[in-house]
Amino acid sequence: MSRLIFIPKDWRALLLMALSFGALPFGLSNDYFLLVLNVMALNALVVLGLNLLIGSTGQVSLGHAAFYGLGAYLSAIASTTWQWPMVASLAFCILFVGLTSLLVALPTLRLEGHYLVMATLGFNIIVTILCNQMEPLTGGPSGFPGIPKLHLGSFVLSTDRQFYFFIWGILIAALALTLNLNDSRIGRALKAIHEKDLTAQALGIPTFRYKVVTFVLSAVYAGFAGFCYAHYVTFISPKTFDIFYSVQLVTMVVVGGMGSLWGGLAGAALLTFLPELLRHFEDFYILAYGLILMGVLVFCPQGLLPLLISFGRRKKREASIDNTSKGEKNKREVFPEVLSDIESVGNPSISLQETNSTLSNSPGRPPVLNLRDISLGFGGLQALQSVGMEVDRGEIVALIGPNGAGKTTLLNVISGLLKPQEGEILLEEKSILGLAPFQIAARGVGRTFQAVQVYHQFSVLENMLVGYHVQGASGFFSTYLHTAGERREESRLRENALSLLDDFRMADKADWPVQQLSLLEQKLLEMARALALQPRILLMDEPVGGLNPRESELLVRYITLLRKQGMGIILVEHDMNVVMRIADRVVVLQHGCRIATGTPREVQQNPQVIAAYLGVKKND
Ligand SMILES: Nc1ncnc2c1ncn2[C@@H]1O[C@H](COP(=O)(O)OP(=O)(O)OP(=O)(O)O)[C@@H](O)[C@H]1O
Repeated sequence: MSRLIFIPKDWRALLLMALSFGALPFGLSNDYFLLVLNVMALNALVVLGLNLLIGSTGQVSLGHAAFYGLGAYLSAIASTTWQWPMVASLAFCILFVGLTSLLVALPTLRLEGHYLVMATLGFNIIVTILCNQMEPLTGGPSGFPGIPKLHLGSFVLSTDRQFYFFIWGILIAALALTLNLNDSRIGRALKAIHEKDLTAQALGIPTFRYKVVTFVLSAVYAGFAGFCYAHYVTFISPKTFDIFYSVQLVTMVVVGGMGSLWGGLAGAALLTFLPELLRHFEDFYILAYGLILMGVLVFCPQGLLPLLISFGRRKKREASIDNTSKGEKNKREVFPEVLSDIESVGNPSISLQETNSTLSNSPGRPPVLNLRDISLGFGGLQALQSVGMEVDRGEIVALIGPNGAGKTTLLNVISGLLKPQEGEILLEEKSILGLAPFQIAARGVGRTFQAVQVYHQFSVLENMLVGYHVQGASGFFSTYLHTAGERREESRLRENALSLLDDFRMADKADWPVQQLSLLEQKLLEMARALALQPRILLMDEPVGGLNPRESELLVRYITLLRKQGMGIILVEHDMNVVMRIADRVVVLQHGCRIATGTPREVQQNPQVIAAYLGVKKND
């Protein structure tokens, strides 16, 4: 079923939901419950979009009530005052809400921290004030009455029951689309941005663009829900769309479970029904409501549904561990052949999924990377001063120097995470200076980090697939629809990722949570993930740090193998044995200046280096 266009992987749960909610009205004697269920579906629609924003990209908005209100007021004005047809009113409010959210997102999402929260909070207040003040247009505090019921031609959704089937149908369709998005290359990228924004950028993901699009999409969900609300209740007032509703929406996401679309729906259901259930507490209702919310937030901050799911999974895991014989306990030893006998690893092979000609180093070819006079200061501290270096194809250039010499800063400059004040960076003779990190990564600069940057929310394979993001082309629209092209692309990326994992002898661990990997395996995974970008050059920041000699021997084998295949590598490393053994050239930095360059032997004998860094007497 999930192979069909539009049908998500969770289609069984969706079908169950459709059948249950389809049958529900037939068992209800009281139309009041239908009203509550309709409000619940409207809330759930807004929460679905908001969860995409908060749960996936980690951006919190306290302005979604304003988008809901905008949708309601714009359609009310267009269809009542201006007498526009229903479809034109809908198109108008979607366009207006989309553009307004873009104007809110563009300046604020560039800033780090809580600017989006502040900006959306301010936006919500402005919209509420405007709705109150623009009385001739909005009806002011007394509200806007006489909005027509939803209709298409002569068919009018006049009863609660009719609206119920309409809104729940819309909600289930929206859920299917959003599940498709969530379970795709784009969905993975959004979650990757949330967990580690800079790593996502270094893996070629256009984080800013994705955050903006997600914000606009989530605002459109709210605007559409507002449109439906206005034509359902036929009377709206500014009170409904004030800041408290925004807070309530965020609470629904948090209580249900950030990032879990099903959890968000559960949160919307709970917080819509809770006030109804607590009504007989009368004056103590708010107190009981607050206590329940606080309890959920304190005792299960990950949200109710994820808590239940992880509880279920833990029980399942415990059962399967019990079933596993004790003799097999140590079966998941890391690279057992490495730990028992490094020689038995043999010669690992990596298929770079790239033609040899692009990486081969024919004589006379320009260096793959050329840094010229790079200077960068942090306030009063000059971290890099006129540093220049070149890296050829099939060459390992080690970048060494004492702590604080500027090595990581230089890698950050190359990958675009820091902008130098002076200098030029050429990748295969083309300047990459000033490009965003994701553009530099997509042009072929791979990167591993000093502290391993794997995604803890993802499995091993999913981590690889984040690396393969740049190899895909499907956008928001095709992933929403789960088109045939998108499915083909996803299975191609999966195949490639598995094959690369196999080169690193981790294909059998593809489904493992990444936390279960050893440090060596995590480092290999990070390296494999960087190779998924099909890089021209690989920047490695202290790859063997924290590994024991046998583990670092294996990692070194992979590094030298990449050199053999023609890749240029910059290796920042404190382990001098590794540097002296595998580097073709060494560049030495001290206080941000290049103090020496040459072969390992030359550098070892350089008195300036000995004095500045190695601290040992010249002995050969
Ligand atoms: N974002 C930053 N803001 C201010 N100062 C910084 C920043 N990043 C690095 N520095 C400073 O720049 C200098 C170079 O730091 P860098 O991390 O590049 O050194 P390194 O050679 O990689 O050191 P190590 O071997 O310890 O990792 C240090 O003095 C560091 O404190």
